[in-house]
Formats: sequence, structure tokens, C-alpha cells
Amino acid sequence: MYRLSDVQTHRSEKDCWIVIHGNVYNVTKFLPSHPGGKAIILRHAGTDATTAFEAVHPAELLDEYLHPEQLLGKLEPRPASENTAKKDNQNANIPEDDTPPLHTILSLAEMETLALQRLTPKAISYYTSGADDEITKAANGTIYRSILLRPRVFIDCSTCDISTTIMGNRVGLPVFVAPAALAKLAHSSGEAGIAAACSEFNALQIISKNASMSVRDIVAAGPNAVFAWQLYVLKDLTTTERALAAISKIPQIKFIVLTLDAPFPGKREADERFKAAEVAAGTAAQQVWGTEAGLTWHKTLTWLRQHTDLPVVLKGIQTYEDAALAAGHFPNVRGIVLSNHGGRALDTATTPLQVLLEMRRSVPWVFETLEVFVDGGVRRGTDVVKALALGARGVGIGRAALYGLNVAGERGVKRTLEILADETATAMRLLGVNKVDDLRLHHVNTAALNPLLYDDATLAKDGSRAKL
Ligand code: HEM
Ligand SMILES: Cc1cc2nc3c(=O)[nH]c(=O)nc-3n(C[C@H](O)[C@H](O)[C@H](O)COP(=O)(O)O)c2cc1C
Repeated sequence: MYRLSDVQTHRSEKDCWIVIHGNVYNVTKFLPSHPGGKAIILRHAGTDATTAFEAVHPAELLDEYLHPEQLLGKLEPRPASENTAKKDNQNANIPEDDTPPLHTILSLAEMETLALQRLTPKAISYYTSGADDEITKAANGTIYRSILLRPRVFIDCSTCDISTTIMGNRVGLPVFVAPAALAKLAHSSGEAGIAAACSEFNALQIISKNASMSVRDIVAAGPNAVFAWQLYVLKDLTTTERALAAISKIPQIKFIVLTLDAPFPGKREADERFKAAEVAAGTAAQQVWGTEAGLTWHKTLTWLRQHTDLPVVLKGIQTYEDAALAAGHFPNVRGIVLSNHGGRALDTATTPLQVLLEMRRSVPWVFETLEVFVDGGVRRGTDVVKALALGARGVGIGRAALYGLNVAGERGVKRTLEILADETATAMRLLGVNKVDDLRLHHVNTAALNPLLYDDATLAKDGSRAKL
């Protein structure tokens, strides 16, 4: 049993103790490998960091990342009046009463503008940043504007059904919430707020491996939502295997999404600058990455099959060759997400929409074998119908959900999904389409993008499959 005064004497980089949930931890060795940087932990060194920790992390993370010997023992209970736990106001928002009536927010762009006025500087640098010059981040969205829609007339569109299925699960709309870490930086309701909003639409939420709340709490908040769980394979495989075993006991999780486009962190300068400013005396902020960089097709997918019976979706596919490799070879792989991590990983990488078109051109058979999803830059219902017409089964939003969450918690995400659902239905009606499956290639003119597509003439001619 330790007293707080004992803990207070260990507050340096060479000797750092913190208290979380009444337990005293020696985190000295963990400091350099903390993915959020050492500075933020050092700010709480020698204190009770429970409030700060809970503001961004679920309790499970402690067992996952810290070794048993780093748990030193219990903190002597103190009367509530003496509770010195630091109140961390890093996630403080402008009070929600300042939020305009949500029905007056008409577009995702407006929601984003509002969020950017409210989010803390930390959250802005973490959420908005893209890699390097943010060329891919911007292109993900602008590329949708190069596709023109081809509406048909004299088609009865008095009804319009935007529901569909994703990996065999009925969902109320073809838009899903992509996995994004640390939703509590946007709003205290965190990923549970997103789940509750998804529940209203029977929508899919893919829960990030780096969610700020426990998966059980998230799924409990969304009784009518559909859930998948996103996986980063950690360097410590046993820890990942334990996490997969825990997930398999949560029946609401319908499939696993393995993210592949970030084997190493991208250079997100806005975020690095923020972290550097947090670090004392100009010490450079290190890039820290806890995920395994040595994943390969056979080794990793065979290993994964041994640890989960759930279908697997590969996220971060960025070429038609990899789409082809994913199809047909591994029975557990049933889907792919064309994604470049919202422009957060490799800058100037191809946009998901181009990859979708390249797949149509070079490996159209993949659409019969796998469910294909896209994410990145989706802001309008017209974006959604374009991706669907080209063969995507569903379209993900990342930042847009976090912005809605920031503006008004669950209600803000609900409004975000409502805007996209309404815009999607309007676009379908005006195109002369009354159900999702009727959106077809002839509804889009993609000619302007032809010069921007990767041209592998040989493969296109003989139609041969990419080799493993
Ligand atoms: C001591 C146990 C802790 C563990 C095991 C831990 C673990 C992690 C992990 C795995 C991430 C990665 C999330 C991502 O990349 O998206 C992360 C990020 C982060 N952690 Fe911790 N953490 C700990 C303590 C703390 C404390 C005490 C704070 C204080 C507020 C904190 C604040 C953050 C923040 C703000 C991030 C954001 C990541 C970023 O800026 O890139 N963590 N932590
Ligand atoms: C703040 C933030 C955190 C993210 N965290 C994850 C993550 O933990 N796992 C993952 O697979 N993708 C993550 N992504 C990528 C998203 O799943 C998605 O691919 C991307 O945000 C789509 O682009 P958009 O933000 O333009 O919609 C994150 C994206 C953002 C913006």
C-alpha cells in the first residue's frame, strides 16, 4: 500500500510513477513507447492520472500495454475531500447550449466548420492532420467532383429505399462510420455516442482498436447498430491474440477489419508540431508505433484464421493488384476497404475512388468475390451514390463522424448521418433510382478520370490475376 506522498517523489523521466484507478504504476520504461508521446504522461508524473487517462483510454489498455511488474501496488484510499486528481480540461468543449439548432446545420461542411471552432487544439491537430503536404487528404474529396452523374427520367421515384446489406448484415444506409481512434477527444460520450447515433439508422460502426472506451460499453450503447472491430496487430502477438479472444465473446461484433495501410506512422506535421511543443526543453518528439510492421499475406492471414472465426475485411487496399490478391486466396477474407487512412499515411497515394475505377478496368471479377468498401473524403450524398454506382457496397466516413460528435455528442453524429442519408436518397431519386442495388455504372460518367488511372496495359489485355 502506497501513500500519495510516496508517489509524488517519482516524477521525473528517469523515475516516473502514476496512479490510475487506485493502482500505482511505475511507467518509467513505458514512457518512450507511449504512442501519445511521453510528455503527456510526464505532465501527470507523481500524481493520480485517473481523470486524464479515462478521458482518452479504456481501462483494458493498462493490462494490454503494461507488464505485471509495472503495477507496484495499491494507493492508500483518501477521503474524497483530499482527492488531488488533476482535472484535465484538454477535452473541454464550448458548452453544447451554444450549439445552433441541429436542423439548421445543412451540410457536413457546416458541421466541420462548427467543430473546428470548438475542438481543443490537441484534438484539431490529431483529427484534421494528414501526411506531409496533405495532397492525398485533399484529393480524396475533390476527386468525387470529377465524376458526373447521368440521371434518367420517367422513372417512378415516389419511394426510395437506401437500406442495403454489409457483410450479410442489414443496415439502414450504405454509409458506415470508419474506425477512428480516441473519440473522447471530441466529446465525453466518445465511441458510445457514435454507437447510439448509428443505432438510430441501423448503421455500421467499425470500432477502432484504439478506441477511447471499452468495446463492451460501446456496443451496449447501440442496440440497433451493427458493429465490426478494427485490428492493428501489435508487436506483442500474444496480446493481440488475447484481444481477439475477448472480441469473439462479444456477439454484436460481426466481422474483423484488419488495417494494413499504416505499418508505420505517416508524417503528420500538425500533430508532430503539437507534440513537440508539449515536450520540455526542445527534446524532439519521437514517433512511436506499437504495431507489427512485418505483416505478410500468407503468414498474417493464416495466423488470423487460427484466432478468429469471424469474417475478415482488409482495410487500406490501395492498388487493384492487392485487391486481386485479397480475393479468392484466403477463405476468411470476405471484403476490402479501399482506403489510404484519410490521407494520414502515405501522401500522394492514389485516392480510393481511382482504385475503384482501376479495379473495374483491370480486375472486375473481384467485385463478385469480395464486398468492396471505400472511405476518404466523402462529404455528400452525391459522393455516396458515385462510389456505389462504381461497385462499392458501402462508403465510410471518418472525420465527419468525429466532427458531428464534437458538435453535439450522439445528436451531432445522428444529424451527420441524417444529412448524408437524406442527400443520398435525394441523389438517388434525381438519378431515377429507388433502391441501392439499382445504382449502376451507366449512372456515372468517369471519362475525366481516365488519364489519372494507372495504366497496366499488359494486365488489362490478358486479364491475368496478380500473383501471390
Ligand atoms: C499509463 C498507461 C497508458 C497506456 C497503456 C496508454 C496507451 C496509449 C495508446 C495505445 C495510444 C495510441 C492511440 C492511437 O495511436 O491512436 C495512446 C495515445 C494517447 N494517450 Fe495514452 N496511454 C497511457 C497513459 C496515458 C495518460 C496518463 C494520458 C494522459 C492524458 C494519455 C494520453 C494519450 C493521448 C492524448 C494519446 C493520443 C495519441 C496522439 O496524440 O497521437 N495516455 N496511449
Ligand atoms: C482521427 C483519426 C483516427 C483514425 N484512427 C484510425 C484507426 O484507429 N484505425 C483505422 O483503421 N483507421 C483510422 N483512421 C482512418 C479512418 O478509418 C478512415 O480511413 C479515414 O478517416 C477516412 O477519411 P475521412 O476522414 O476523410 O472520412 C483514423 C482517421 C482519423 C481522422
